[in-house]
Amino acid sequence: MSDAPTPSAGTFSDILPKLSASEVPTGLLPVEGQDGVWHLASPTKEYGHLYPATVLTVHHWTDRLFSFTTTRDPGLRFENGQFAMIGIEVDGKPLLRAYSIASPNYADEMEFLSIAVPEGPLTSRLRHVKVGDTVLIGRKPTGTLLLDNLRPGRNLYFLSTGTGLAPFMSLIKDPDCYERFEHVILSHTVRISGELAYANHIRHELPEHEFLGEDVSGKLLYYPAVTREDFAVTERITKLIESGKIFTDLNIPELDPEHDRVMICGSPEMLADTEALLQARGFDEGNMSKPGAYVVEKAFAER
Ligand SMILES: Cc1cc2nc3c(=O)[nH]c(=O)nc-3n(C[C@H](O)[C@H](O)[C@H](O)COP(=O)(O)OP(=O)(O)OC[C@H]3O[C@@H](n4cnc5c(N)ncnc54)[C@H](O)[C@@H]3O)c2cc1C
Repeated sequence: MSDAPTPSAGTFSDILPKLSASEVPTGLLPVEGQDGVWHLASPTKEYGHLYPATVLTVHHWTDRLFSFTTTRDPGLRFENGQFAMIGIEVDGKPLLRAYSIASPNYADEMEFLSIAVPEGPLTSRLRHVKVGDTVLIGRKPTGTLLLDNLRPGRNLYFLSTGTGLAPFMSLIKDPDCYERFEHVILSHTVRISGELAYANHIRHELPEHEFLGEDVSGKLLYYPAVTREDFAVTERITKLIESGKIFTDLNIPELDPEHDRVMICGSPEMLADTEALLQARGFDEGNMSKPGAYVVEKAFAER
């Protein structure tokens, strides 16, 4: 705090524009005083590998699941499907976790979909995030869920559970998906229907999108499943593939390593089961040096 620039005060809307102004040193955080007045405080040092982003919107899907958008540093580059380290400053140090970027790489804003773990060091705090708060975002996104890590093919499957949907929210807005594949199948499995984040957006808004609408309407097949409530589909993805139900429901051919490509992002258990199923069917894993028939990313790690 000692080498902090002198805080300036005002209403939040006075201060917000200054955050992106070049004369404001990086690391300034908007902090609301007890009097309801916002201050540009600087509790942070400068973290060269992180930029302070201002939260623009917050949406709570359930008490355990929320999403938020933030400002984007103009210098931040990433590929659709990648994750970044994000977090907040706690006791003068950044507390960071890996987060998939849910927005596409051409968007002006960043979007994240987050779990709220009651005792989780980051998310027990982050779940209270409000418009105008600051989160720290890593400048070097990375990850394996890249279109270039897959060989060309016929149908592209995005298989997700829980917050594993996030990287695919970015990818289903990538026009390259629709250029490279005949169909893009987005499977999202959750425990309760309230956790089907973005369902309405995928079903009703994306098909009307000015630029993506035609591709989405013609090629994107959304396949939600809910395991702990009554729902049209209630089984896990491995069962749905083994029984063939997903293919019958969507009227598409069975998974075939010759033709189809798969990206998986989910719980450690879902990843293990799905990878085993794919490997048994002859799918090979792709990576940066050698594209394959499938790629995998953890939605979270067990600690
Ligand atoms: C490559 C990668 C990408 C990730 N992307 C996201 C993302 O987009 N959104 C997101 O919310 N999290 C994501 N995570 C998990 C994230 O890094 C944190 O674990 C999560 O934010 C919880 O942080 P925490 O400090 O509160 O608790 P942690 O101490 O990190 O986790 C505590 C426990 O909570 C459970 N848990 C953690 N994350 C999740 C989750 N997402 N879903 C269900 N259970 C979970 C696990 O059992 C874990 O052991 C990702 C992790 C990895 C490795």
